[in-house]
Amino acid sequence: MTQAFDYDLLIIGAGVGGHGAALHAVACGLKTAIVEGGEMGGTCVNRGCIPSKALLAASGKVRELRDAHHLKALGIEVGGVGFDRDAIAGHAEMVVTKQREGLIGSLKRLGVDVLQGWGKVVAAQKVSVATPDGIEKSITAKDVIIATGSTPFVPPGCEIDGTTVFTSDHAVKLESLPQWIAIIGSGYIGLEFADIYSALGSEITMIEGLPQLMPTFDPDIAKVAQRTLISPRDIETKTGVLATKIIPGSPVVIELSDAKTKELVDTLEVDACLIATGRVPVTQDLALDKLGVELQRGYIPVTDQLNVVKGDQPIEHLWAIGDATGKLMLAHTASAQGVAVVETICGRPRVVDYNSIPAAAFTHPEVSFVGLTEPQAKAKGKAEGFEVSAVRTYFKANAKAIAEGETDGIAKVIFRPDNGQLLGVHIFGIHAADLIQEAANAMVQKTPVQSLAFSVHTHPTLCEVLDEAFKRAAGAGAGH
Ligand SMILES: Cc1cc2nc3c(=O)[nH]c(=O)nc-3n(C[C@H](O)[C@H](O)[C@H](O)COP(=O)(O)OP(=O)(O)OC[C@H]3O[C@@H](n4cnc5c(N)ncnc54)[C@H](O)[C@@H]3O)c2cc1C
Ligand SMILES: NC(=O)c1ccc[n+]([C@@H]2O[C@H](COP(=O)([O-])OP(=O)(O)OC[C@H]3O[C@@H](n4cnc5c(N)ncnc54)[C@H](O)[C@@H]3O)[C@@H](O)[C@H]2O)c1
Repeated sequence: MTQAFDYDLLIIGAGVGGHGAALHAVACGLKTAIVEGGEMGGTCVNRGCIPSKALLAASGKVRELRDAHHLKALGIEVGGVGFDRDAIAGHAEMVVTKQREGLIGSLKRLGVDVLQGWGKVVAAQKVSVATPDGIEKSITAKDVIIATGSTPFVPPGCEIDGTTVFTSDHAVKLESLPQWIAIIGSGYIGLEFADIYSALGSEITMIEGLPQLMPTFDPDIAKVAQRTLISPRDIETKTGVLATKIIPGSPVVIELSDAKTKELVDTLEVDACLIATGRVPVTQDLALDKLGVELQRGYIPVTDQLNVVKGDQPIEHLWAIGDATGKLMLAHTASAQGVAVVETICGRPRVVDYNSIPAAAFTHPEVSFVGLTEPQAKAKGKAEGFEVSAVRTYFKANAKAIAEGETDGIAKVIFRPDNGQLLGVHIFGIHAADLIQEAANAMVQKTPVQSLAFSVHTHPTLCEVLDEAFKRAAGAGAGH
């Protein structure tokens, strides 16, 4: 290390991105510190992935055990199934605590210095930290990574009280089970919480500003998912309308306006409202404007190698990763970016291939994908002059899915027929979040469908749904 600096690497923000970067930096021999102003572990551990997946696990079991028709088909009868809301909330809290302690322990074991306080970027290689006891410390590092994450976006006119109107920050605590809840937004959070609340007996009205639900999913997948995740459940949907005013209380009053004309079209009175309308970066208090950095809708502008950009020039030694950069706001993106930056710092330049990063909604059943949707692939094909093909295979033809009695599902593989390149893979069905990994690995390694069609899959497994799709895509004949 150059003696002039306190550290080789200083990271602002101990979320999944900052943590991933710190672990890799230590493995690469860098003297590392991490600054955290809030709770160690950030969004994912405390208010995001972890508590929401614990709630989905418990509520999913309630749904399964209450599905007498499904159980009867397997020859099983159960009596009444009860649950304790407080205990389910306690389960989520326990998982959060374990994960957070694990994260803190790993940093300690590896010798990463944890500095409590809010960081500001004074210069590319200098950060000031306001500690809880009111002291302002100045720290220097050869390289600085900003990993300050994001927070829920609340649309203008919508008011939050944390009990009747709330965001996912409160919802993950499951402090109540409203009889009728409006969920604003049908993205990841809206869908996952619709799964939780509907399993635990709440009636739901889901409001989406765009013309269709789940607007970021491949349209075929969104259609099939809606047939299972929305239509048969106690979920009413309203699309093409924006929540323009939300007043907390009993009842909660919600004004809905036409997304195009902006005219008021409906007023709802419900017991509670979850606002799940996206997230905004936490970047305002970093003093980046003093360095001449212009935030883009709050996000930190970065180069492909994740250097912070001033004007159109990268700032040497200053990097940004994770939700604060606004690129695929997922936990594994944040840590992959952290690892890439550390590699680049260590003289092995690395960029993240966003197109091969998989994503999943952990509903019952799950939705997952990697790469482009069919409309996106077709637009790319048109622009670049190549044909696009798609094949579909179904869980109802898969032996393992039939044995499980879980046959609602589809896999869709979008590819180039001229060279077999995968463009996108989309799965809806049981364990879709695990199944997508094979496709993500193939995308990153650029394995064509002709080769994938020859890779041997265990029988009988759900993986054979993709196996069959790859074989069809390669024109090698369906099935076995
Ligand atoms: C309900 C919910 C469920 C989710 N589920 C999933 C999922 O299943 N899978 C998935 O991949 N992603 C999921 N996500 C997204 C995931 O949580 C985020 O993409 C991820 O947490 C981003 O990590 P990060 O390190 O960029 O930021 P964060 O996790 O937000 O961490 C940033 C940290 O920086 C700290 N900080 C901010 N400013 C400063 C400062 N100036 N000084 C010091 N510290 C500062 C904050 O206190 C925070 O701890 C979910 C999100 C939500 C809300
Ligand atoms: N399983 C996962 O990986 C997972 C789970 C939860 C959250 N996340 C991450 O958290 C981020 C935030 O999730 P999210 O679901 O809040 O955002 P999102 O961007 O996925 O969905 C928000 C939805 O709200 C709609 N909307 C926005 N304003 C509206 C309004 N006023 N009225 C009606 N509809 C409106 C948008 O059209 C959009 O469909 C996501 O980007 C995702 O990356 C990931």
